[in-house]
Amino acid sequence: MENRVRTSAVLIACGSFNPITNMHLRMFELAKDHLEDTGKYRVDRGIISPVGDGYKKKGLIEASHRVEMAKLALETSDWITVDSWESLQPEWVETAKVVRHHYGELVAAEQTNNEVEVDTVIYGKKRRVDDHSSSHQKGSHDNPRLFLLCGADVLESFGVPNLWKQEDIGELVGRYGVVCITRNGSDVEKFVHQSDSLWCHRRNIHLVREWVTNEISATHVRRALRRGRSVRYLLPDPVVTYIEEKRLYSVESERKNEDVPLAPLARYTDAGPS
Ligand SMILES: Nc1ncnc2c1ncn2[C@@H]1O[C@H](COP(=O)(O)OP(=O)(O)OP(=O)(O)O)[C@@H](O)[C@H]1O
Ligand SMILES: NC(=O)c1ccc[n+]([C@@H]2O[C@H](COP(=O)(O)O)[C@@H](O)[C@H]2O)c1
Ligand SMILES: [Zn+2]
Repeated sequence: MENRVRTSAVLIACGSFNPITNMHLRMFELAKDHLEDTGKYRVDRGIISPVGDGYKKKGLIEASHRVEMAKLALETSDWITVDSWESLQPEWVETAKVVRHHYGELVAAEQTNNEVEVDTVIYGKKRRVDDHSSSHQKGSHDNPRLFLLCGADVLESFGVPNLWKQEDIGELVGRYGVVCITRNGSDVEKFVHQSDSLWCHRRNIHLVREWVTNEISATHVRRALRRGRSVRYLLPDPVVTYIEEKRLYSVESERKNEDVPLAPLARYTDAGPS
């Protein structure tokens, strides 16, 4: 009964995932609990979208490895998947475009499911209609929602000059919505309060507090690996094994893109927003 009034929601996290850590996976669980606690949403899916090599972040190893590690990390999840579309694009893609792409796919899939359902009803065919994908059975014909899932650092990076286009920020927080995982001591509330453009979309920005403060970062993991230190229990075991087998993180890999500007900064500083 409760599900009848709930809107289907999907979470998408964009980032380097260099490599994926347990904290990235925790973010999804925290966000799902939070959205479902509002009583408005049922979170059906989570998507991890590793950034392409064109992002040019220092120490960013090949996307194929980052995607593979994310797949291994998600073997034990029944609702989060990795999507390689963004990572396969020849150039770095703005996050707003990535979210737009996935929203298009989501709506198209929903329409297909509705058509199958109508066929089933009209022609009485014995087709199996999945309860999770049929909006009729959910009792709601609302469009599904797609939320950008991120950590406080990404939300605060909206304020860095030449990193984000204002219209992209407006689209992400206004049209889609953001779920942001905050940490003890992080000042995201203040950041939202002090920004007129974020404040007016505050109802679309869900701030979720992680009470069990967890400072795992991929930077820390790469540093430990370069120094031959253990990273076990910071990352899922199959990811640790993959890194060891492929000898992925080294002093040399950390030098990648050392003298190259980050793609968004290069794009918006040199040529201006396109
Ligand atoms: N400990 C954490 N708490 C909250 N959010 C996090 C944490 N670690 C990563 N995130 C979020 O996960 C997403 C992907 O981040 P990213 O791939 O940059 O990982 P990272 O651990 O921050 O890596 P790096 O240290 O290389 O920047 C971002 O939205 C980031 O804010
Ligand atoms: N203008 C933009 O759309 C913009 C700017 C900076 C970072 N990003 C994205 O945010 C994420 C940040 O990842 P990192 O924290 O690993 O740098 C990446 O997915 C990146 O593509 C988007
Ligand atoms: Zn980061």
